[in-house]
Amino acid sequence: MPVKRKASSTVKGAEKTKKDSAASTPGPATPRSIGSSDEYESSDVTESDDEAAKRVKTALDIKEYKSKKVSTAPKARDSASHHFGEHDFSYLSLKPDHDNRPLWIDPQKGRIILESFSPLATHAQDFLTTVAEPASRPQFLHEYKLTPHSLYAAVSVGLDPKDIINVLDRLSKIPVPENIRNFITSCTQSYGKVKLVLKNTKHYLESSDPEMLQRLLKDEVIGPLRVQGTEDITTTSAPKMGALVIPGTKNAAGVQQAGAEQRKPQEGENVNQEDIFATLNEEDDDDDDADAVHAFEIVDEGVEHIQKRCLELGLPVLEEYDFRNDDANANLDIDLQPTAQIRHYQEKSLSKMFGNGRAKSGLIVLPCGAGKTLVGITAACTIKKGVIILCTSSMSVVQWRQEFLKWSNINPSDIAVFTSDNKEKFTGNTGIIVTTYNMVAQKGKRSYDSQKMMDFLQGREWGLMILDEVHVAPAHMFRRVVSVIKTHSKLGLTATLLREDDKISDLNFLIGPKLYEANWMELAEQGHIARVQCAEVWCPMTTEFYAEYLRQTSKKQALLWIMNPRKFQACQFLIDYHEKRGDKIIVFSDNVYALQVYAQKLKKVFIYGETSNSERLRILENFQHNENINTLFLSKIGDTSLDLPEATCLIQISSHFGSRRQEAQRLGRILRAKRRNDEGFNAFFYSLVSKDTQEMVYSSKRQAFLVDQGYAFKVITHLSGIENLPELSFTTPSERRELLQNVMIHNASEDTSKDYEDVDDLFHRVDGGRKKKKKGARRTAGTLSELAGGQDMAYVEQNKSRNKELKKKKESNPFFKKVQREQQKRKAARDSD
Ligand SMILES: Nc1ncnc2c1ncn2[C@@H]1O[C@H](COP(=O)(O)OP(=O)(O)OP(=O)(O)O)[C@@H](O)[C@H]1O
Repeated sequence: MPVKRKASSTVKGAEKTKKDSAASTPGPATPRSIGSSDEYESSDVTESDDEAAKRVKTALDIKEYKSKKVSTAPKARDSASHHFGEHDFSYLSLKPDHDNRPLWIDPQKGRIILESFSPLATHAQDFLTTVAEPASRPQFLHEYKLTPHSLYAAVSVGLDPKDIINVLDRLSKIPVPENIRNFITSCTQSYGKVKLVLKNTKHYLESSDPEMLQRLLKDEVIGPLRVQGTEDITTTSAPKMGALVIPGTKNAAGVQQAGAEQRKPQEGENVNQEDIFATLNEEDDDDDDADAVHAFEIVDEGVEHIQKRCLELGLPVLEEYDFRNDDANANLDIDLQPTAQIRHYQEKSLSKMFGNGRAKSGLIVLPCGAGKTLVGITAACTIKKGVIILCTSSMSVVQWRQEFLKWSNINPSDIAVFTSDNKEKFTGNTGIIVTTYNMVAQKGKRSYDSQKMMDFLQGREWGLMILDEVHVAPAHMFRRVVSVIKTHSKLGLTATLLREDDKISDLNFLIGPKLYEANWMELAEQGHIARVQCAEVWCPMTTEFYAEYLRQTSKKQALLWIMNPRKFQACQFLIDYHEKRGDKIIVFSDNVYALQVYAQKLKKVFIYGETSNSERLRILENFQHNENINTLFLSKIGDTSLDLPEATCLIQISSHFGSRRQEAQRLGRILRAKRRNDEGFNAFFYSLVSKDTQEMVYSSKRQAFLVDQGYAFKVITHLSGIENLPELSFTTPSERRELLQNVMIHNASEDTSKDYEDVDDLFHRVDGGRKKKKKGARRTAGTLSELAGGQDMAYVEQNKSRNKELKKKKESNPFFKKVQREQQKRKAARDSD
């Protein structure tokens, strides 16, 4: 069968492309990810001379650009130049009115620096987030990078290279360097030229350039995948832009294309600023009368092969869904509630998705708590076809369903969930299914019900697939999910487009380009998320702990820096200080042993993987409503999916090495703070770090992402007043020695294997809720007498767990009786749905 044979001949090339793109770093040095000369050389496909010449030219342009990186900088011009080395740009000639222009462009690396205090900054920022990758956005200067992927995304929302260069030129203090112009043109000339469109359940390759399609038809891989017996190329008129109104907004999508929105000049703005965007507006107007588009039909099974082949040819295919003309799939009766009003940044992100009246696949990046769920719901209400939503946990599945019921008028019977406990289908012709990545991606034998449900999911076409927390699931899982479910459009949602394994660029290939990324600081200023004060508290190691730290292998050192008595004291002091201020505090510890020791000694409640579901709920309810329970210790199961708007302060005592994503996710737990709009309100985020240990290195790595979002971490070297705290723990040498002994015993025991959990979130236990069998015997390496100061072992403090106390109290507390009654009522109402 031709499809199979061609597929095998192309896989090699495609994987190489993928690998290249994954390995690439932003900047002009990465154009290989989209089709470099190396790829062409390795390609085993024959091509016409024309094609070869064109592609080689593109590759040359990019190479030329790369080589110019060095040659553009002339020799140093003044006595200070040598300080800046290659970064001395004093030779660039400034435009006479450069003061009014907010951008600096680095001619070597494609970096763009924005003066965020310029009156034009807002517009410039809109434009830059569309064409470039935000790299760092602190208070005054923002840094962006022009990359092949960012330019790909720009084309996907309707900009062409001419637009991009013109606007850059108007905003830049220097004329746009020639090699940057070439780079933009080289990278974008073939993007967006070919689109993959599903119309009436048929796949088409579409282009406004008929010659391009003719060339593709001659390609040995793509040609045979055209549906036989259909017209070679059909011609229709292009869709009109801006005709679609997104629910919950007054604006037609497409009107607010990047940087193209018109507005009144603000006080203090230069009148010239008006025409800075004139070019884009003119271009957009032109687009309204766009020419005809040409298309040919391709076989369904050929879609992935064609996408791969086009990538190899340097023609990334944009995926678009003409949902308004899809008569083959039943319409879903869904709209936003009349009271729902989406926020400006949510609207902006959606206008990027629906820019030309069709649904484009891609990624939307919004900070934690900024309302990604509502963005997904609004997208579903715009498309009004069957929707499948993939979440990371079964609790998120429940939350998504509830949010749909809250924000839209969907009939409860039209939205079903598919989890290990629930295998429902919707009753009508079409509807919404909410499920998890695991449920869909799972390989191997399934239960009868689960297989039936999978057949149902695979046997129909979906209008939209929403991929929640898109950065979390491994790439192979996405690939599987995306390949087994037939969907017309894909929307990936995330707060942190970050992976420590650098696999993030796979998402560009598997889902689509980044359509929008919000600015955290801007959202905080506007009160959509809380303003947060971040601090790193340096805790000196005590002499005994440091001596032991230096003796241990790196594997065993971690527990020593976590259990450092000075860190414990800092934690105790901060809890006391913030509880008195009326804050609700979450203390995070990845290490479960430390979590329990800290919580028990401080008589606070805690939740970790082994805590039963009923106990978790009881503790969370207390934390929310009980004024005596103001501090909650959480293991990493609380990193994501935790919606506790009461929490206003976060203390981190142990974390996952240098994970930037975890740091950002944890910060996200307090960004939704209920009190965020109170005057002068600030949430607090403390990271406690043991001084002069490896933890300091990890800590600065962890902060990198948040620093790039504009958060400033203050370093606190001394907590003033800590010595006067009544009942401060570990003030005597014997107490500290005893703690050290316990830590050493634990470090030497087998129990350390359980210190770090394999649990994904607060409401999802990997063991399915079953208690693990306790091991019969516990072996320790060495005897007690071998440990210095063994005499202190006589005293072992047995703190009564606060969790148990709560359990007892709960039965008699009228508040919790009420909560319980309400829960029962809600459950009964849900069941009757
Ligand atoms: N337009 C809006 N109007 C009013 N409330 C909103 C709006 N958008 C979002 N919210 C509210 O903001 C809160 C956070 O939303 P949501 O849970 O979707 O955030 P998120 O971005 O998914 O966060 P996380 O990444 O932490 O899961 C919710 O309580 C939601 O109801």
